[in-house]
Amino acid sequence: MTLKGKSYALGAGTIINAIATLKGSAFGVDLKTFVDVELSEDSGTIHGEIDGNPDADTTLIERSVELVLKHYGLEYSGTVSTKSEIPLASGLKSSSAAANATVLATLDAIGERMDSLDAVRTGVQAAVDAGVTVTGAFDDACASFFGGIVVTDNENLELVKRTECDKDVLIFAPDEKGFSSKTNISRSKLIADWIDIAYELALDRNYGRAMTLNGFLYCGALGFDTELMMRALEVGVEGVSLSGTGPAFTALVEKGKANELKKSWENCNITGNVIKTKINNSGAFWE
Ligand SMILES: Nc1ncnc2c1ncn2[C@@H]1O[C@H](COP(=O)(O)OP(=O)(O)OP(=O)(O)O)[C@@H](O)[C@H]1O
Ligand SMILES: O=C(O)C1=C[C@@H](O)[C@@H](O)[C@H](O)C1
Repeated sequence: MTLKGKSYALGAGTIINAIATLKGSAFGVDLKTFVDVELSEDSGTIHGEIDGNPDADTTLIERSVELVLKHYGLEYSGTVSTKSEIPLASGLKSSSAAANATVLATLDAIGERMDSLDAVRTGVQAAVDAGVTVTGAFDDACASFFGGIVVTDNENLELVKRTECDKDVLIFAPDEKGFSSKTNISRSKLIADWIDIAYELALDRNYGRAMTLNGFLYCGALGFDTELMMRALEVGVEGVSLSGTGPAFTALVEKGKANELKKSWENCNITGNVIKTKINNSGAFWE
């Protein structure tokens, strides 16, 4: 008999990148990764496929299925396939969305339900095992799973705060990729004292100011141009940042006010796509 399960989880944007201090903050966006899992009740391997990306590494999604099966003492073979609206390896948490949705689709296939935070932690463990993360990216994983804005302690895998927020989100996704596992960790740690200030702002719900401070600091540490951030400030946006380890940038914009920034970003001479979306406060899908 074939067991089938499906799910989706969200992409996300950064308020605080946790690599400097192991404390982070992120928001879920309305871009999704959809996952289908098919399992046979015989021991064997799990084979992953990424739609439109035949050369991408499937270790993360295969490991996510394996960890869920291991938790329930099951030894099945099968396939896991993903289809995504989130640009891969851009800083928009494609890995967190793939891991979360795979954990949930596997639970759906085997007819089990796990505590939400345990499901998130399983995806984080899969990301650590697959070598796609520096801190485990629990902040990104919570934003991708629960939606809204989250503040987290990545070291202790604790969700410190979650807030719902009705804002539009503008994304600038350059054509090139930037894998988190290849980021400059020692440079990121040099800005820790100032990232602590941004984290305090996020704890006080000053998300826009926290995000912009994070953006200037990480652009400095990792050598990214701040032109896209300055263009956002020029049109009155409060919250704009390099997302994760880049190269994408995201801006939090008041509802209906995204067009001015969209025009400005489209007219700058950096090649990439401008995507208009919004904060998703509903989170991942599971039945
Ligand atoms: N749709 C997907 N299906 C399966 N695996 C994926 C998918 N998207 C990303 N991954 C896995 O995640 C890896 C990219 O992880 P990485 O953390 O570098 O990107 P990101 O999550 O988009 O960036 P960031 O953590 O800075 O937001 C890919 O190499 C692949 O292994
Ligand atoms: O790999 C990691 O641990 C991280 C990567 C980026 O997305 C960061 O934004 C996140 O806070 C931590």
